[in-house]
Amino acid sequence: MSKQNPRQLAFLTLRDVHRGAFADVALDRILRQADLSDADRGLMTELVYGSVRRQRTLDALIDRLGKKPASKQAPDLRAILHLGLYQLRYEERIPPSAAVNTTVELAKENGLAGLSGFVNGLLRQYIRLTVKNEGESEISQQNPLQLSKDPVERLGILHSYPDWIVQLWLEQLGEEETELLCEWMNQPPSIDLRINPLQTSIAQVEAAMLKADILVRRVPHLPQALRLIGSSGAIQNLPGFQEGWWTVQDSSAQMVTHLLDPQPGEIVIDACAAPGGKTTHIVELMQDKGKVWACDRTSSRLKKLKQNAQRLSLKSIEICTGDSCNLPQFINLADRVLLDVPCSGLGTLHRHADARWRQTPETVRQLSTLQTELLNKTSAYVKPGGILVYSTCTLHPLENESVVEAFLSHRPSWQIEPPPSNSPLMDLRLPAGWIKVWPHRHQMDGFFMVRLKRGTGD
Ligand SMILES: C[S@@+](CC[C@H](N)C(=O)[O-])C[C@H]1O[C@@H](n2cnc3c(N)ncnc32)[C@H](O)[C@@H]1O
Repeated sequence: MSKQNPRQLAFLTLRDVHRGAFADVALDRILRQADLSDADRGLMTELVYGSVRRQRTLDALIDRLGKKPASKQAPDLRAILHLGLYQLRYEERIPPSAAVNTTVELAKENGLAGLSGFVNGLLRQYIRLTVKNEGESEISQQNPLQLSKDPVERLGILHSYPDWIVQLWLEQLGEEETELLCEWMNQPPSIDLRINPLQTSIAQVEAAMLKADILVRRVPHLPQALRLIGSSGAIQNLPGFQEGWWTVQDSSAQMVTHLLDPQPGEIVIDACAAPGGKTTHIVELMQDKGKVWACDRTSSRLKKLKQNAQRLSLKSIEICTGDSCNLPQFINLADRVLLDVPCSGLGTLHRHADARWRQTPETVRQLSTLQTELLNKTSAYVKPGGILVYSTCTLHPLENESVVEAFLSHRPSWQIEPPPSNSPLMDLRLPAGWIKVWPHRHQMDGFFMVRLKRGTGD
């Protein structure tokens, strides 16, 4: 088997991931050195991300079909079984016989020739249990899993999530909607563009895309958003990228800046700015008039922000590298502060295959402490009468509602402010005043955002 076999490269990537590498970093590293056709790159990417994402379901199948549970299998064998089972269960384009044969080959090529019979037997047993018999209307995908009635366990195993995430969503949504959300987060992510009105118009971008046979559609309520439909190839090759006509940014992230509603001539501090998706949106809405301080503690990410600002030809950004909790020069300075804090990303699990396995209740608690500190400290940069928008791309109340409620409980001069009066965001506002975007309801990334106003009294 050649080194340029996409399944072999997928196996090597999974091996790195099981040793602790981030899935996207490991995949990128191997893909950069690989000599693969576009189709094989696509297959390899799908096999890696799919196997990582569906890990719990695939392990449950190994538990059921193997003699030893998945956790006791040798790591390389487990990765190979994940690849084989993933293809059988989720890759309808691959004939089952091809999935089995190529997986058996993988075992042989990677020092597991003695176990190739076991691999073959386990995969063929899966096929036997799921095959459609004469007269049956559909393949029973659930049978080999023997699911429990307990909703946490059932949804966690069937859709491959840790129990604590399922529990968290069940508490907020109930079983039916949690299942929809679990399914939604296992779909391939969509790509949205945000048009730069200082360089072009949405109609001009639509026309350029149409000419290049790229399908797009507008996103209701978002004046500068276009969603790409179907495959579009490399983003940098799309019309208007070099010219700075647009930025890739999900629709829900675009909403955050509309909630901030920055005005030309103002001073705005973006306290967690890099890589600048929202900073550049702020500047566009201010027509590049005024000053936007882009603060972040990670200089490599700020480098990307500078590149983005350059490509979009935006001038009114000043970079500030360091801890945003400690910027005394900004006290009482800003008309508006955007605080788009680091978070557990539970609203964007579909974009990061391994995120659901990396986050834990403990990392969430640590993030909540950091978010609370950032909110307490950066609120002092808002001048009396000014606005602060707090946002996250997570769906965990400890990082959202709890942080905001604790802040308001000891800051009597601050209050929640409704979205700007003519804003479409009004429709999404919950009775408590904040906006929570649930992906399965709104077809965009999960987000939390709230607009806070500082009174003039202190
Ligand atoms: C969610 S990301 C920001 C994304 C950005 N707003 C955008 O739309 O492109 C959070 C950022 O907060 C930064 N960060 C975390 N703790 C910080 C701190 N104490 N001071 C400044 N930046 C911090 C991280 O480096 C990271 O870039």
